[in-house]
Amino acid sequence: MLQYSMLYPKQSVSRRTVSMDGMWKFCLDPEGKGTENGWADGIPQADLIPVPASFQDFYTDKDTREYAGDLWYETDVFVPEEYAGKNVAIRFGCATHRAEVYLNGVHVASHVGGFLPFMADITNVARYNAVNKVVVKINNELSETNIPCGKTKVLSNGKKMNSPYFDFFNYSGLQRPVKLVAYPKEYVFDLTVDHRINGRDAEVSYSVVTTGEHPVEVTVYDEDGREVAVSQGKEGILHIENAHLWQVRNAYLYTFTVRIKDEEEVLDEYSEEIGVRTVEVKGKDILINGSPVYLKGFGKHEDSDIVGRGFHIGVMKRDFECMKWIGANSFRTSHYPYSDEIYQMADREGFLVIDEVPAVGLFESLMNFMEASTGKKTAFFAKDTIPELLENHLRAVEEMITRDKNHACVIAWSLLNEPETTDEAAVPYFEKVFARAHELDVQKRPRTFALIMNSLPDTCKCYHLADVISMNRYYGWYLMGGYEMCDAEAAFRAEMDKWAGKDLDRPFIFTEYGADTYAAEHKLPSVMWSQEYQKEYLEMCHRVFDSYDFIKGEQVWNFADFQTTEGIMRVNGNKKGIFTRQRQPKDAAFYFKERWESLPLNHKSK
Ligand SMILES: O=C(O)[C@H]1O[C@@H](Oc2ccc([N+](=O)[O-])cc2)[C@H](O)[C@@H](O)[C@@H]1O
Repeated sequence: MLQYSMLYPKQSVSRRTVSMDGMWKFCLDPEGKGTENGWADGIPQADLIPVPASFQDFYTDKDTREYAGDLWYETDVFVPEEYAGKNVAIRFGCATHRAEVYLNGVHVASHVGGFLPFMADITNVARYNAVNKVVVKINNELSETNIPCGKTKVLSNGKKMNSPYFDFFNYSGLQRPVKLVAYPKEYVFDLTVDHRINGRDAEVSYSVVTTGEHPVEVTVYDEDGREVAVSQGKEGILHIENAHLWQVRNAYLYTFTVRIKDEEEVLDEYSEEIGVRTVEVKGKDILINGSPVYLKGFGKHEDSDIVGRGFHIGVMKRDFECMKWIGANSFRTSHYPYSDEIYQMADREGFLVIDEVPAVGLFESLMNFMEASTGKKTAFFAKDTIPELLENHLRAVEEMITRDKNHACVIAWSLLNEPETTDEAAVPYFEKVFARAHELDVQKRPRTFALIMNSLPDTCKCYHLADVISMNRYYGWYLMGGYEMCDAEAAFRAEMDKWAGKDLDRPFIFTEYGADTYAAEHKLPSVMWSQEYQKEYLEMCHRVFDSYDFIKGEQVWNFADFQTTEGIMRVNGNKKGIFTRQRQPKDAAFYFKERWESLPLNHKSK
């Protein structure tokens, strides 16, 4: 079990949260000498920088933007007198990729992994009714022992440089909201729910973890605030009569309130909005509440102008409005778990989410992963970095599932993106990761991973572990693009015929397919990079998808153009967006709107 509660910070009769977002002091530490120079007590020569945000895109010099190493943040936080006697902590939405946290110079937390929240307990270190100094040391270097994978080079001028085994820019820093939280000594540490539909009724089995022995009561309220179920005890079943189920793009959220009680006194109260629904894979279908669904949507990124990977509430809203307009019903959180608030919104809007752990770049590749399509083998899973990588990977799986397990929107776990699967050494690694996810999730959601181009029916050693087979395919873009598209289609069909021949009795979805285009580029007849070519490419892919009954979803790469590492494979960013980085439609957006609005939810199932 994790050392800290992963429940999203909420206010209640017994809990307080205060936003610490704003301008923080900030400085780089290229010599890596901050710790020995006593920066834990306070950082020198600091600039001011917004939190939450990636630090990179504010500055106009390249050394800062490309910086690899330690970076330091500092702020003051006032801890009120009324918090004395409670538990007090600072909750970081994330710190990319690893962090050490100090309060008044005292070390209070360490965390590895850049895309999941953690708490620094400051109860015994905080000065009450006083201002406290918070210092965070972050390191953003990539390695093969942590996810996402890459390496850190040293240039001839002595400067370090990140070299990712993936294309998205290595944005980093305090990229998500930071909160001061206070909650009782005896508190609700965790809540887990699992749903069963019984005719018109629902049975929700729950379990609550608290830090004490007082009795627990769980009450369910409907959207009008009416009490519809109540149960006593840390474990039990809540019976909801005539349950209003959470449906795709038609959400309904009950409020589950957990109270720890001492007679009539409430010691702690925690509420969460939860949709009641089931998810399972049966034969070749993905079923929500027992009915088959066809996924229409995107692979996304947390990425926008100025704030980089920083959480921005306005960008989130715009993204959901664009996804609704175009007729999408799903997305994958490629290539890392997103900010908590995005899952809350997906719950509210009825979107289906494939939740992905940051296990990307598990394939050694140079030059912006150019070798990915060549069939080159790097024996990645035979390296001596693997034990430590696996440990970090498993912990990220645990943090992700613990954080996201109650979200109705989350219908599957994606446990890796485009790993090297052609080597037997991958198999035991995969087995451990897949087993862990199964053990942690009481809802037993389907598990998947995204298969890279060279993970083929006769070369991939790991697909048998996936409950849903997720394919990233670029026939007609990375392979046989342009006038060769007819051969690309034939090759694509030949691969799909081989999968069909395996008779796996499992759903397949496309988690990536796409072609780069510039929003203003038109050409008749088409050429690669023009809007016309993007559309022809997409039409070809859809012809293929529509020919196979076991293909149960299409998530195009990518929702929007996004920033990448520079290189000859990218023209200042990945331009496969259906929307621009500013979230305006390219021509293909109108094509998708037409297609997706006409495909029924149970497309290809009865
Ligand atoms: O390239 C893309 O646009 C996207 O594709 C995927 O990576 C690939 C890299 C090389 C090849 N290939 O050479 O065939 C195929 C795929 C990644 O999952 C994704 O993060 C990236 O943005």
